[in-house]
Amino acid sequence: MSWIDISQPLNHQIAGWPGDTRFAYKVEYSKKDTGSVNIGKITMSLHTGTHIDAPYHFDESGARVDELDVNLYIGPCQVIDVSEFQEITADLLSHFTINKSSRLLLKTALPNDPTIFPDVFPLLTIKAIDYLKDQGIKLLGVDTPSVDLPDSKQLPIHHHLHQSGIHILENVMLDHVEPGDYELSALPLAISDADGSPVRAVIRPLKGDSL
Ligand SMILES: N[C@@H](CC(=O)c1ccccc1NC=O)C(=O)O
Ligand SMILES: [Zn+2]
Ligand SMILES: [Zn+2]
Repeated sequence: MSWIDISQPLNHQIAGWPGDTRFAYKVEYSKKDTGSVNIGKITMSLHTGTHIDAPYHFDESGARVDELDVNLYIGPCQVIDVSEFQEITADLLSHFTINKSSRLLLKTALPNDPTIFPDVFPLLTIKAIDYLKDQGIKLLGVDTPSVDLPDSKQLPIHHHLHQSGIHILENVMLDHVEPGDYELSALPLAISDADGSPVRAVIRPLKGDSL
């Protein structure tokens, strides 16, 4: 089975956090200048597009990107469709059979348009996080720019996920994905000390007996 890209393309149209560093790419040294090669340069906030948060993003003493276990970001995952709901509660999640893959991607009601930064989007409740922890989830992926609302300063959902041992992947694109069991690869770059990293997130369907 082929891999399916669930990443937002990084280009000048991509929406960023209001006030944060926008994505830009340019050829800094052209083949004409160097006589041999084009050499590009990017500028961006690490929280642009499909990316992971290191705990240091919201916790001064939290782990940095290079301290995260790469095994978290590669392996079986499950996609569930919670797009009927504006709030993702434990009760709602309990109606799905969550498998033992420890990675969960939530397909929410937010349409996946990388050029729009939404004002509001569905959020998990604190009890829903406790439920996911009990289900053995270690990585949670969402198709929203954040797991907390954009104007939140306390970031209660980021913190509660972290306290529950659940790592965060944001801005995946799931509109073209059917719910089910997949293999995921969404590796952060090896950026020393960083608070987050863009990832190229891809999934491919797993056969029924591969979990
Ligand atoms: N928590 C968000 C990022 C975030 O909150 C943010 C990113 C850039 C500029 C400001 C931000 N939050 C501000 O209060 C995220 O995880 O991507
Ligand atoms: Zn982030
Ligand atoms: Zn975040």
